[in-house]
Amino acid sequence: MTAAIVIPVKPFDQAKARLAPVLTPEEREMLSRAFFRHVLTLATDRALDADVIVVSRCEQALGMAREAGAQAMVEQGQGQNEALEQAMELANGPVLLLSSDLPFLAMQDIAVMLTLGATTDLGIATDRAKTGTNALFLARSGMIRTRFGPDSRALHQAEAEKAGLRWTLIERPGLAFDVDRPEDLPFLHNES
Ligand SMILES: Nc1nc2c(ncn2[C@@H]2O[C@H](COP(=O)(O)OP(=O)(O)OP(=O)(O)O)[C@@H](O)[C@H]2O)c(=O)[nH]1
Ligand SMILES: O=C(O)[C@H](O)COP(=O)(O)O
Repeated sequence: MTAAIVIPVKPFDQAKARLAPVLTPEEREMLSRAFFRHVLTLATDRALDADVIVVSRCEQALGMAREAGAQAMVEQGQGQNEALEQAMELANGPVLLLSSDLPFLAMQDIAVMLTLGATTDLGIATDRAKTGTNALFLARSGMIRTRFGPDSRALHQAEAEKAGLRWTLIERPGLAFDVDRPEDLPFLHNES
């Protein structure tokens, strides 16, 4: 069954709030847009053969999604988890929930996540601190409640265990490196 990739996108002019001490609003907006463009380009590559759903209340992000051939879903609720729940209602097979702020994400990272269904129910791709979740694979859409936010890696594991599901922790640099705090920015500079 064709997998769905869901990308939640916070409005570009509100995202990356934690970088406010070091970047101007214009810089944060540009960065968020560039990160999303990168993730969207990879996710919509025909080689992956996935249905891509972008869920956002940001008109610009939804327009970019449509242009790339993805489905643009207008977010009704508030926040990342509600947006993901809304989008998952459209899918009934395997689904990959993918953050939009992964500058080093590669095709292979997405491909690996999409094959997890052969061996596990839930694939939790954690961040560098190993406390967060930057991508979450579910063998069946909606099989757990998503718990994105602080300590989401442990919370996703707990949700899987509560439901008697198998889970696998994924640690890959392209999926682990998100940009949240000012101390993340030098890495971006060094690698680009
Ligand atoms: N649709 C939607 N996506 C969100 C929302 N909040 C966060 N996201 C997305 O969820 C993923 C992880 O978000 P965060 O790491 O919290 O990033 P952020 O919100 O840009 O950063 P901060 O503003 O500093 O918290 C990214 O893809 C965001 O675009 C939201 O309210 N709605
Ligand atoms: O790790 C997570 O669950 C998401 O990236 C959002 O969490 P954060 O807002 O703490 O980065």
